[in-house]
Amino acid sequence: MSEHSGEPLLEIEGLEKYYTTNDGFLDRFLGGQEEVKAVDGVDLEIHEGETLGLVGESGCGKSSLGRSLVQLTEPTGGSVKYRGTELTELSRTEMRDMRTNIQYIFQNPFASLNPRLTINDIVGEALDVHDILESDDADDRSESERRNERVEELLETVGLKASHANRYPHEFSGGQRQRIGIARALAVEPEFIVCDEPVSALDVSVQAQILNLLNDLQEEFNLSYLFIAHDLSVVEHVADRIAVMYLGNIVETGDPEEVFSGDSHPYTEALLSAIPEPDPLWEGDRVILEGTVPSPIDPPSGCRFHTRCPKVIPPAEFEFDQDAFHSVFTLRLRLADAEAGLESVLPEPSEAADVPTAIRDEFGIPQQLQDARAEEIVSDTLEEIATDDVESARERLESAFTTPCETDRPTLEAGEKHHPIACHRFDAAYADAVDEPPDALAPEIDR
Ligand SMILES: Nc1ncnc2c1ncn2[C@@H]1O[C@H](COP(=O)(O)OP(=O)(O)OP(=O)(O)O)[C@@H](O)[C@H]1O
Repeated sequence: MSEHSGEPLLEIEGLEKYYTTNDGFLDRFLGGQEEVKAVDGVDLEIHEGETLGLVGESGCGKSSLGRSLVQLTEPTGGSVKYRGTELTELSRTEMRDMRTNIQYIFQNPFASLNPRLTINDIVGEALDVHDILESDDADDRSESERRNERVEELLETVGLKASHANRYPHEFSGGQRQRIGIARALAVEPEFIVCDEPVSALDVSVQAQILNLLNDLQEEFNLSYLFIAHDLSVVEHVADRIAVMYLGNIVETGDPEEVFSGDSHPYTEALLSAIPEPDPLWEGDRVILEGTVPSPIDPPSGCRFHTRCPKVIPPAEFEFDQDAFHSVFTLRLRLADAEAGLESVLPEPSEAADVPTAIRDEFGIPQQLQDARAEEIVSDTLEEIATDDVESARERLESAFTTPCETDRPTLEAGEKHHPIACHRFDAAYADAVDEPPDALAPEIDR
């Protein structure tokens, strides 16, 4: 576990990776290009000897972040400093030299090893490329002898046998192949390794062995890791600090205890809920996350999570309880989804006694809202839906119920009593609008 004093090993500021889709000539000609904002302004620090766990659902941008911070793919903006050296400004040759410090372990141990090369060639290649084997006058062995010996030593370091050097990748199991990938990364004696979902392609029984190996290697060689996973339960066992990513942004950072047992970002709570047997440390509400990550081509305004957030903040001018507002807001979003049409809000005809009642049941909107004005707007809207006037219903809900979560972008900031969380619920400016403020904002007297 690292002490966070002194300069960080890696310092990332405003990192961006935008991909351009439809790169063909015709698309450019017809203006059909679109930008995928996979990483959109990320600030992070990684300290020496530390494991930073990066989590988020598939498609949130984790690999794009990992790859662009080690320059495997060129970032489109921002800065990455490694021991003070700006990596984004290095030439190819300079970056190649830098790779003796920085390595990457890939998710898929089946695809990342060349099937035509022996293990000796695969691991030894890294030694050749970087000219790692220094000549030593006192050593009278040939270079190839020293190279073979070093490969065998590396294989033993990762729990394989020296005799495996002459075999081919297909002769190994998934776990063994990942060990080979790790040996290849270690060959250049790096200080920092991005481990990109290193165990998610492996059998559960093998996962723990690889995690233990990475842990042991970290201690032995004082390695620092960025450990990418979509599953918080994996990260929990290896990370000294956790960063949670959603749609190109980091929404929370903290040590595991803060993230698991304290107040968290609603997205983190949802990820924690998804763990089959939630951690005993975890005391949050069970949150069911609906839908999938929206497209990074046109991400939601304000807080990017607001379209799926069960704790989306009600507008200050109404007396809404949290769940009732979330239900009304979900109806609003469903209506706004032009493609979805009326079918997506109307319940099955057989169940529909009368349309407004059935829609309330379907979306969990109380039959009578607490706030009289809100109730009037919602019942008028439901009548409009019943008479097929969807456009007007859509406009009515949109103009009446706006959440600060869609208009203001939250920033990733620590408060007096909480670790960095990018959510308005942790912002004192919105404390009045939040039904049950997080502990960090609750008045002391209420405890
Ligand atoms: N080369 C590319 N060109 C265009 N879009 C891309 C490219 N690579 C990734 N993307 C898009 O960028 C977004 C982020 O992808 P990325 O692979 O970084 O996410 P991830 O969180 O690592 O997901 P996964 O765990 O599935 O790999 C996705 O919407 C993905 O479709």
